[in-house]
Amino acid sequence: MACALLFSRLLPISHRLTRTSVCVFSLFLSYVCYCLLFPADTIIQRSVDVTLSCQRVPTQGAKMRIRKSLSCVSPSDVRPTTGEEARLKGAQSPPSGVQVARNDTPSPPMSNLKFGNKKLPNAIIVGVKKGGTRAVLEFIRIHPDVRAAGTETHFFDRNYDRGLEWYR
Ligand SMILES: Nc1ncnc2c1ncn2[C@@H]1O[C@H](COP(=O)(O)OS(=O)(=O)O)[C@@H](OP(=O)(O)O)[C@H]1O
Repeated sequence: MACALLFSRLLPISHRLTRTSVCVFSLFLSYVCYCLLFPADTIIQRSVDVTLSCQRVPTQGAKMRIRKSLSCVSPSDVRPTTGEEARLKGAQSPPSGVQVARNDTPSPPMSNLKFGNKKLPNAIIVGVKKGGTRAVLEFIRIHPDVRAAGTETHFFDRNYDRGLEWYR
């Protein structure tokens, strides 16, 4: 900084002017390059696409809020009717910990699976109260291959005595 000040004092005014004009000119050149590389059409087109795919997500509550904030990653992600149906069925079953059921092994496409098959989960979300576990669950269940319990199952802390038959 001190060097820059000293340097600018030593330079005559004409040189300072030249330096300023070089700066302004390089800024202008950067702007022109930017305009050439990213024409306004493409930017507008991309934002319109995102908006359209977002509007096709008729989900409810937190899921809808999360989908909006994720800018609706892909249309294949949108499988509202069957997924919501399963979730509503799960909500009627006894409450329990947050669980995420996932098919890792070779499996048929999720669209061919029947809902209501009682299986133990492949993954469990463990967390303290107010630790954001609900948010984690909502983000993970956006994935089309994930089936999650409708409510927190609380198997290990409240319903362990009921056994695996209840848990399934
Ligand atoms: N990413 C992120 N950043 C900051 N805060 C967050 C985040 N995700 C969830 N939350 C807040 O966590 C609270 C809910 O946590 P849980 O889902 O674990 O609650 S619960 O115990 O299962 O009911 C809840 O706080 P309160 O609104 O004070 O209840 C959420 O707002």
